[in-house]
Amino acid sequence: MASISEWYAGKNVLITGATGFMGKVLLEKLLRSCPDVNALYILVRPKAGQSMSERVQDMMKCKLFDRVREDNPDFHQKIIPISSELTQPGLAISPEDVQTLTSCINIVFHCAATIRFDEPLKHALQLNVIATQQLLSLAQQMQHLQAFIHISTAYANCNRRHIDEVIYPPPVEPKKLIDSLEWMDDSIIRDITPRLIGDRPNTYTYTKALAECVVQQESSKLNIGIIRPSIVGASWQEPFPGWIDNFNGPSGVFIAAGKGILRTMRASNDAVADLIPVDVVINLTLAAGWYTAVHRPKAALVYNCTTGGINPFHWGEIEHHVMSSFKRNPLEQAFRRPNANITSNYLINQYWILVSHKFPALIYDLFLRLSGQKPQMMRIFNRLHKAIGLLEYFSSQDWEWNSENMNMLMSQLSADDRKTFNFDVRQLNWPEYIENYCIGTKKYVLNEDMSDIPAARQHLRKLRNIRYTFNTVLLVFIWRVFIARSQMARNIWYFVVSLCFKFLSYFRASSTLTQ
Ligand SMILES: CCCCCCCCCCCCCCCCCCCC(=O)SCCNC(=O)CCNC(=O)[C@H](O)C(C)(C)COP(=O)(O)OP(=O)(O)OC[C@H]1O[C@@H](n2cnc3c(N)ncnc32)[C@H](O)[C@@H]1OP(=O)(O)O
Ligand SMILES: NC(=O)C1=CN([C@@H]2O[C@H](COP(=O)(O)OP(=O)(O)OC[C@H]3O[C@@H](n4cnc5c(N)ncnc54)[C@H](OP(=O)(O)O)[C@@H]3O)[C@@H](O)[C@H]2O)C=CC1
Repeated sequence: MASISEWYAGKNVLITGATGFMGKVLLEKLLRSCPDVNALYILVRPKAGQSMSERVQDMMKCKLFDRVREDNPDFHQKIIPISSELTQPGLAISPEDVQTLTSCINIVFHCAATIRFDEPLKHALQLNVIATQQLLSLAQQMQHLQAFIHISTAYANCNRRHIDEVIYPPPVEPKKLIDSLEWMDDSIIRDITPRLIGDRPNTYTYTKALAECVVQQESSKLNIGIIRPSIVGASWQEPFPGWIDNFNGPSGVFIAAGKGILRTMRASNDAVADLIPVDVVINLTLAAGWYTAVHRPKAALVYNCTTGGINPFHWGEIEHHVMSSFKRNPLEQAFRRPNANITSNYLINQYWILVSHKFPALIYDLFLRLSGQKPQMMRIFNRLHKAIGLLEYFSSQDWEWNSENMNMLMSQLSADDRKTFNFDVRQLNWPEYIENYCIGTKKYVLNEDMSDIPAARQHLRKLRNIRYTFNTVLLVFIWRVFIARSQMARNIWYFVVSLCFKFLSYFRASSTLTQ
């Protein structure tokens, strides 16, 4: 049987969401490990004042593509951008482009989605469900289509504790919801959203569950595979360790902790942190594409792409490794020395928010005001609290995913394919991965130079000295205001000091006796 890269040779691939985090890694891996692929058609929209072509040009300059560029400087010739806005009727693809796609595409990877947790329901439905439906209709017109791979999320069914590799009944029939939301105005939709999403935490997981149902409805007409990654993190090995380009999920938390801004967060120390490296997800996705096309399973196969059941690691361990990594490789211009703790206790967390977030923010803003600058720290903390508030649902509990199809797929791969498209997370060394992840956030998200680390360390030493000075001043102030002015406070103070002396002399005496 042909190897995976031999199967992709000569194929025309369609990718949605290719400008996103996972789409880019998919594009890169296809170009690097399947160099004989014929063409990669990518659906792209103009954005932020940039045309479609400008965006694609920019993307190809990204460091992620360095290895591909080395192997084949003309790799861009294989990438064919197609203008498309997924929220528009017909995905806003021109009739000529529809003609091209329907006549040549062999495999579709549908990665595009809105992954925001606070997305208004109508928009999340439009992009995650209706666009998926429209893409499936387009796929049905493709004359040479061999597989359709849909990227879902392991949390689509996070209202369950144990999640099998099956498509669960949807919370509501997608068509009924689409029809009802069409005539409702935004304020009514906002009011009924909590009732609709029920025991799911946000519109993202809700609409991703509906999308799976929409995909299943087409599964008798197409060869379909559904990939359900858990929390996708920086790359493990490919194209190089630690590649990451966004603040989503844990990355923003790591950065905020590394900058010394985030000091406390609600998370359970013992809960499994189901992170999965992006290159693992992409290797599995490409292998699933090959398997779906070659073996044509009767029903859509779902692949839970998770680590918890195979090589578990916990939030408490993540906290420890993130903190020690940022102490070794500090971020530039940290607000305070990195020292974040997680707790599952609501009240303890609120106490630390007050003492370690709001109080320093107030003082810093006061300092900014006094020096004629605009206060900003309180605003930053308010945004941070909103963001981590949305993540706490996922860091405070754990889930069990069955990953039999991932194991089955691995068993179908040749020894060479298992190396080239490695998704065996048993080999993942977590401390090393977390170290590379933290360095990756520094280098690729914050664009900081590793050669500035000595200066960053010096800055942390300066912060430590400021803290010692501040604590001393605070102590003297408390002494002056409370102790020196009130007889009762003085008495209590002398009582505490004499008690300490008594204890000290007792221990000194008992240690002399035992010698
Ligand atoms: C204590 C330290 C030790 C650590 C141990 C404990 C760690 C616990 C971590 C727990 C993580 C759990 C993660 C679970 C996620 C599982 C969910 C399932 C996985 C998926 O299927 S999808 C991927 C997950 N999706 C997300 O993460 C999206 C979440 N983000 C949002 O919904 C919105 O961005 C948010 C947070 C509501 C903010 O919206 P808004 O205020 O409108 O801001 P923007 O998004 O427009 O961003 C503006 C600007 O800020 C940057 N940004 C965004 N988030 C952060 C951040 N957290 N920190 C810093 N900066 C951030 C963003 O890039 C924008 O920058 P620009 O330069 O582009 O303007
Ligand atoms: N990141 C994670 O932790 C996880 C992600 N997933 C799933 O993986 C997939 C990819 O996620 P990820 O790469 O992280 O997400 P990103 O937000 O990085 O990328 C989303 C992609 O979708 C495109 N897109 C969004 N809206 C539109 C639109 N209206 N028209 C055209 N394109 C649009 C974006 O294009 P543009 O650049 O123009 O905005 C971008 O290319 C998603 O399906 C997500 O649900 C699953 C589990 C975890």
